[in-house]
Amino acid sequence: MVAPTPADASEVRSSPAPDPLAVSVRGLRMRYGDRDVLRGVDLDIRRGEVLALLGPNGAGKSTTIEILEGFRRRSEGEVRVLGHDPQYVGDDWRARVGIVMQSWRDHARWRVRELLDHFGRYYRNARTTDELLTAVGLTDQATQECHRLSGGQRRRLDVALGIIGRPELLFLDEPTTGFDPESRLAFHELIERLRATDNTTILLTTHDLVEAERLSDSIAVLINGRLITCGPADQLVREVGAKAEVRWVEEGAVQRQFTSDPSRLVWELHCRIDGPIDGLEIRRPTLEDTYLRLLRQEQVS
Ligand SMILES: Nc1ncnc2c1ncn2[C@@H]1O[C@H](COP(=O)(O)OP(=O)(O)OP(=O)(O)O)[C@@H](O)[C@H]1O
Repeated sequence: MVAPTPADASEVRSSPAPDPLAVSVRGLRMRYGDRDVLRGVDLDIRRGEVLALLGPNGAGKSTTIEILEGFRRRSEGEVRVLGHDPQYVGDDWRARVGIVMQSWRDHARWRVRELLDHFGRYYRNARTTDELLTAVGLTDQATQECHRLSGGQRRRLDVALGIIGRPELLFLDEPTTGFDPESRLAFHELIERLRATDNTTILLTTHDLVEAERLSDSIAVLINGRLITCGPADQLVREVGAKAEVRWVEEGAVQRQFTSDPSRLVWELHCRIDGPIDGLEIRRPTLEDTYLRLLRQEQVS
């Protein structure tokens, strides 16, 4: 190892610290005609973080992602993705970003292996086709024409195309739509590997709340073009305060009560029954309960 010269040392000292944020969004607005679809979204995603963007149909998730990908011009706001404004980026930036869009790119007559070989040539440090086929479980379909793949297999091919260039930042817009449970599990393991081995930052949208909870560090909820909340799933569950369900059997019948303080209810039951509580079950609120409660609150307000 060569010791740095004083000049090298000063360079090391003066080089700026890497930006800890992969994505930074402030005051993002999008208007289609006279309709406001995004109404002032602020969002940060740290490098190496997996963030799940949740929201009902039409909330503006794909619009947000397409703006971050540089495919859509925003109406207002500041957006930085990997240190750049995605409206003004070139091929070098594009090579650092992986994209799995909602709609499938049609390469119907291409064979799976040919397609992956072809796109791999665009990247300096592409994954090999065999590595990709194994990663997404399409080895047996390698010589098949794309139009003969099932819906779930096509989606897996999309994922393979998204990670082909070892992206620093990966956008996944409803990646597991149409996956069977086994492929879904394999996909989850793939995302966990990408994150553990490559420190890939991932922004994904999904309507599957179990998937969101399993894969992400943070959950952001977009409703009517506004980001209602953002944070780790357990924090959201605590903050939103959906109620726990307590069940027990009393006088031969199943009883059920929703409460924000289940331990107090159990204590009261214990005092009243004065003995063991038959069939006692406590179901803590899930991310789904929390999300549905947020949706209802927003519809009422
Ligand atoms: N090009 C467009 N022109 C006009 N309106 C659009 C356009 N693209 C999207 N929209 C509208 O913007 C709103 C947000 O759409 P978007 O696709 O971002 O929602 P989403 O949250 O991704 O929904 P989903 O969960 O159904 O995919 C919808 O009402 C949609 O109809």
